[in-house]
Amino acid sequence: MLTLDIRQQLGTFTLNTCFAAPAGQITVLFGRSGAGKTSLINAISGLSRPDQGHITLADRTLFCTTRALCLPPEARRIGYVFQDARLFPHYRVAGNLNYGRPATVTEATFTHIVELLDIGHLLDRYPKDLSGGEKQRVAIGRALLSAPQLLLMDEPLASLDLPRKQELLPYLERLAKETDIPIVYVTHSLDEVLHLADRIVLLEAGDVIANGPTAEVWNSDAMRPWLGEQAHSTLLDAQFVAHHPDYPLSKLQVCADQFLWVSQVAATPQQSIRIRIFASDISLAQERPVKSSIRNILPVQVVRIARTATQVEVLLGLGRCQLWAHITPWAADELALEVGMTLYAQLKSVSVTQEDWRAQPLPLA
Ligand SMILES: Nc1ncnc2c1ncn2[C@@H]1O[C@H](COP(=O)(O)OP(=O)(O)OP(=O)(O)O)[C@@H](O)[C@H]1O
Repeated sequence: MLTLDIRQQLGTFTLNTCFAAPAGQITVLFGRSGAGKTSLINAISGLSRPDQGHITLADRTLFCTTRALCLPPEARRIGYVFQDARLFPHYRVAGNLNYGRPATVTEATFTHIVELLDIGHLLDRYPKDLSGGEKQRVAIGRALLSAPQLLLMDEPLASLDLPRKQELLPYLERLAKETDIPIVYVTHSLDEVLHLADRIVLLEAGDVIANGPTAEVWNSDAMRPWLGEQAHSTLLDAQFVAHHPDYPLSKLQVCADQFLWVSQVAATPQQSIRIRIFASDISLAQERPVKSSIRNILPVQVVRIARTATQVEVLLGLGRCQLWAHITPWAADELALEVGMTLYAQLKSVSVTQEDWRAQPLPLA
């Protein structure tokens, strides 16, 4: 676990952040340009020194003003992956991977990491003969083989084109499932947040304005400016229940006691799955529709109503969860929409964004 509570003045900018990043999870630092993400990474890594506070990693204090303690970067046991892979051009891939690898990292761990990142066939090549995505996989391998207690990833996909990004995402997903150290990941991409984040720390002008499990932060008002009208959606954590015996559909349990049918997913019973429901994919009815083509019809309560120039945004209570729906002002008037009323929500489609299960942690030393 990484825990920090720091304050740092940088010119007129004040960084004032407090959060924890648990082991075995990806904590995404998200925020506009200038929100303080790089300043925060610099403070964690020891490249800059906060004015006040503490930073603790596992059972080690990295920084503490009351104890006048500030470990230098090289003593912090942090692995880094940056936008550009920063490989040593004169070393082959194997040489790059072994650079900074302590003697405690066994051959079995080396082989495991090489397999995890699928770079075994690249070991004899020089960096100039690798694609952008391959270089990043080697950079991630090198960071992991330094036996870090924390992995800091600063926009690791930002310099790649879309196909290379898509190529690398599954490796990062696998990495998150198989390591047992905290991963702090800086990105501007909502897509990366959806696929990779276990937790989001949302920064604005140096302050943490939201911090928690991905679905909780994603569904909060603080995230709303990033989603706009098109991407406005609700994330729900669901459990796989069963496949339909006759049709290619899977049944998921959400919000404690509700069930949803989605296109068939590869999952095992009780496996956790993150699903995304777009606000524009929900329609509302006063009575339970009969003989509808739509498979998911759920009883909901109206919690909040917000009218914009073009649509009505309705926050719905569903068991222990909440869902956003967008309908037209005309439909809202016809339904005589009021807070507290019970309606039926029809979900036209549900997308699965992340299989959130965890395999055995990867031994790092
Ligand atoms: N040493 C410094 N002196 C003065 N101001 C600084 C210093 N370092 C950072 N800042 C300011 O702090 C603010 C936060 O910068 P930072 O680079 O941390 O933001 P960011 O969220 O990483 O942005 P981006 O997404 O564009 O990389 C900016 O306004 C920047 O100009």
